[in-house]
Amino acid sequence: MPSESAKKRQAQKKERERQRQKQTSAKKKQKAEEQVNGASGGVDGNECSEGACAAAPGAVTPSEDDAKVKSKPVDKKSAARSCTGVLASHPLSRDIHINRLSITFHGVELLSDTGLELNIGRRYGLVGLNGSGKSTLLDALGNREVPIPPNMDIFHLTEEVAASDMTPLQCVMEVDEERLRLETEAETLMKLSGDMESERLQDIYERLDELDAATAETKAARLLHGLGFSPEMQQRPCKDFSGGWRMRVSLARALYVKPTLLLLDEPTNHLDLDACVWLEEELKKYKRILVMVSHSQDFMNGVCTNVIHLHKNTLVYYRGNYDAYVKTRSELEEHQMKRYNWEKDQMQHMKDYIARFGHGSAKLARQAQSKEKVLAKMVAGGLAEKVVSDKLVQFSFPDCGSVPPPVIMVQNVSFR
Ligand SMILES: Nc1ncnc2c1ncn2[C@@H]1O[C@H](COP(=O)(O)OP(=O)(O)OP(=O)(O)O)[C@@H](O)[C@H]1O
Repeated sequence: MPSESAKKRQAQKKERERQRQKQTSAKKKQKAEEQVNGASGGVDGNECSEGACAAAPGAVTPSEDDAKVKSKPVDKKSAARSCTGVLASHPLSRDIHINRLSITFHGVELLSDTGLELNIGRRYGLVGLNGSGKSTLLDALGNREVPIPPNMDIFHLTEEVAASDMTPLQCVMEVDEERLRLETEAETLMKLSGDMESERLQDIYERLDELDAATAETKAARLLHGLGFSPEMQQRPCKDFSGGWRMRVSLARALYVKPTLLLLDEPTNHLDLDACVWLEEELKKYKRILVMVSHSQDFMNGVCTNVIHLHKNTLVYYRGNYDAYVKTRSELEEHQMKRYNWEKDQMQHMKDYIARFGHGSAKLARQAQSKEKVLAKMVAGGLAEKVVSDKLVQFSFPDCGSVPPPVIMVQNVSFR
């Protein structure tokens, strides 16, 4: 039996949901009226750059989402990609499980009939050889080219915010869009499941509380400060900043939005050491799903709870951070190599025996036949593959000698 306080809490939640639904309908009505009157300007030049917006698509009802996908211009990269897979997790779950995932890019198969498993609360480091397809996988996820439920919100950090007149603070605080999206999603979930207690609904309510306008500015300013923006810089127009700094604004937006699935490709690329340290601490606390590619092993060690290794067109999962992955992988490979050598010796031994005694006396021939059966069984049961070390490329740079000063001289140069 639920306690009195639990009943009270539930009643409060229901009331809150009713209020929200009312507000959402009112907002939608207003928006529709504005569109009829031609008052809605749509996306102007001051909005976030296209990549980031497209990568954080509104997680709305399936039909609205479909419409968005259809109206989204197909970029060259996604046109060159082909993805197939089957959603195995429940559409309302906060985990993503996709079976038989295959991705082809420019006719080359990067993933072949593999499984993608992303669970809520985990922070995955995606590793693999250069060119194995890590960025392509993130792009495919960010573009929803794989069957991710439409109610799952995704932010894929792809581009810096536009060089507009908006300040970094304003860019980060564009929260109304998210609030409206979450309210619509809550409404959809209620219609689909009718379960007020569903995990996703609770998550949405928490997020809506977090988006409280009274504290929005403080939160946005905290994120920007962590990424190196002084209070004065936070008030300057974005067009005054270089691409690298505008990328930091994009990163702050991603952290502000806190999507269910956050995709980051080399997030430390534009950061100095202080900002890297701050970001590591921030991502360590990320409670939803993070999938990140990073060349920095230290950073991955600090942030990741799991590692996904893109290896031979499949995704292999490891628990723990980067160091744990290296250790476990090396132990597994050592074991695999031992098994490979043992099987190779056994098979050679049996083959020799069969060749030598297969046509001998009846007794020896019978033994040879029995060895043949064992051999066939071993092959049918699957043999251990030989471990092949990752391809390493080594560069050597010849000594160029010393260059007499001045190496470089810059005079009367300004930077905007
Ligand atoms: N424009 C293109 N035309 C043909 N093949 C391409 C093109 N762009 C990328 N590729 C190939 O697609 C594959 C996957 O590239 P992707 O960038 O996803 O790999 P990655 O694992 O992220 O690599 P890195 O670690 O170097 O960033 C690579 O083998 C690459 O050579």
